Amino acid sequence: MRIKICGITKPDQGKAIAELGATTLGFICVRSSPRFITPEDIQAVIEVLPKTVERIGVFANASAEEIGQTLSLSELTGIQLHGNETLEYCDRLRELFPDLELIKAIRVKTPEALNLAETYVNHVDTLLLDAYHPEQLGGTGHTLDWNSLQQFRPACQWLLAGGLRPDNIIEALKLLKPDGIDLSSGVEQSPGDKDLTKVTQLFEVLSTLT
Ligand SMILES: O=C(O)c1ccccc1NCC(=O)[C@H](O)[C@H](O)COP(=O)(O)O
Repeated sequence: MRIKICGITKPDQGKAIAELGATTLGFICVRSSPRFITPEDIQAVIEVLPKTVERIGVFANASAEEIGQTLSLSELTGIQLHGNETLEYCDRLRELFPDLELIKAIRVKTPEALNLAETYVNHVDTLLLDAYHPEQLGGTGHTLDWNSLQQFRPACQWLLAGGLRPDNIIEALKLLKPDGIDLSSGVEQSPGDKDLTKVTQLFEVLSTLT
């Protein structure tokens, strides 16, 4: 299972989280976020990571030029789109950056959002379901209504996000069986500052899964 820890801003924390078992690290490239990190600082984190760790840049309604600029300065392996990006825009990014994983995040406000998510399956590699918040694009700490997701089986891999923590992750996994999980504020001391004790707890509880 993929375990993505998002909102990394510090090389020492990125390295420690990778060593604890994260398969994937996420870097917030959205300027309005308290977890924003520059492309140069992303690269400083990447330089201390094992090459096997996946490295995702998180964007929201960014232009292809802005994404390209970030990619030219940091060795990312994927792009996560967290805004209102269209199917056509996903196709364009695939053409421009064919070697990168493309993840489309859908913020689930109503059950119809799951139908919207399904429309992306042939346009991206991976879907990510996150909580909806009227003022925050991500990192909200709010959980989704897991019961309403039980029939969600898209024809591509999907990651569950939104308010996941060491003390609720097992329940979520047993109920939904996603291909991977994405955590941010649930393993933080403050936005952008990860709590290695909470990350350690996360991997301890995950190791109890059979
Ligand atoms: O985390 C942010 O600050 C953020 C800002 C703008 C767009 C996306 C953002 N985060 C995206 C993520 O992938 C988070 O990991 C996801 O929203 C889950 O966050 P949390 O509920 O805190 O676990």
